[in-house]
Amino acid sequence: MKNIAWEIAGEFEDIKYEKAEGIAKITINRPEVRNAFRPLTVIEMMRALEDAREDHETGVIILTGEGPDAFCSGGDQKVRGDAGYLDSPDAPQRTPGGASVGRFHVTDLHVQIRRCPKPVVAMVAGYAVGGGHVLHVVCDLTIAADNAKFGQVGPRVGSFDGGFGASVLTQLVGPKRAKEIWFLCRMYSSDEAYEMGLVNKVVPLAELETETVTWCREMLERSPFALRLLKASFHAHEDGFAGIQQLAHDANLLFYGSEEAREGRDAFKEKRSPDFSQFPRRP
Ligand SMILES: CC(C)(COP(=O)(O)OP(=O)(O)OC[C@H]1O[C@@H](n2cnc3c(N)ncnc32)[C@H](O)[C@@H]1OP(=O)(O)O)[C@@H](O)C(=O)NCCC(=O)NCCSC(=O)c1cc(O)c2ccccc2c1O
Repeated sequence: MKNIAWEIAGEFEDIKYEKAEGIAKITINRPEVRNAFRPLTVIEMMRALEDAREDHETGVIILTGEGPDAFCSGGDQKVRGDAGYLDSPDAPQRTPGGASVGRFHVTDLHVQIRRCPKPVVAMVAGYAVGGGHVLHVVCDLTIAADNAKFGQVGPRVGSFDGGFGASVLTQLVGPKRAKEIWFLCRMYSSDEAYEMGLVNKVVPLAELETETVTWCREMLERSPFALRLLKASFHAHEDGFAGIQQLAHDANLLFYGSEEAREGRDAFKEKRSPDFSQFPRRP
């Protein structure tokens, strides 16, 4: 298997952002706190994800954490305020966008991952706990190292995620298991996570990136628009009106390329009545 040569794709403080071969890799780079995210971390992840979405060369995105010990340990408890997360107690004005006023920046990141028309793959080594567990849950696929540990800790540390952290988790493992994960706050091994349908594949830690890149390369060989429509289709029901809207607008994107839609546009521009009689009324 050919090694991948990552190139730096942007300068950030809390994350590393790299690209190679049509794959973008976003790495939470705070191993000293088990890759917990603070507001700045999430803001940077959103910027990188937006770049990867807009980049025509990029077809798949990997989300991961630096080092072997953690994918992500969730919200940074050391900057947790009484109404969400702040930037840091000693530098409250630092992040543009008002992180001096606590809120849950990660809410928007979850939606962005779900909305992203390109597959997002979680590459998990070590702990994926709390909001870090929810992060891998909202990704489309998860490749786990054999040292990975999965779990929710909310009811142990005074938090809970009743958003995608509950609904999408339930879709993955079923309601009884999802409630067990949340109510008991146990940790699960990568093999247990695989058995539950939480992850797609478990590999030895040393093979984690190679395996993940293999999956990404395989997806890059597939039709990008088919992948886009599939992702939107999977989410259409789960995400309600917003999910249907995305799928419907993707249908419109295809319709715009048809002779029938072009006739409407051209007739308007040429100040004539459109002639739709030339198009079949499909049974
Ligand atoms: C992750 C652990 C199980 C790892 O245990 P381990 O024994 O390997 O390591 P240490 O415990 O010694 O940790 C090393 C070092 O890292 C610091 N650290 C670890 N996790 C965090 C964290 N989340 N925030 C801040 N710092 C962290 C730890 O303090 C050590 O540093 P020292 O300097 O003190 O030595 C274990 O660490 C663990 O259980 N961590 C806490 C996990 C946690 O509580 N996560 C937050 C849950 S709540 C959450 O994530 C959340 C976020 C949101 O934005 C939400 C938004 C909307 C709804 C819900 C949300 C939500 O629930």
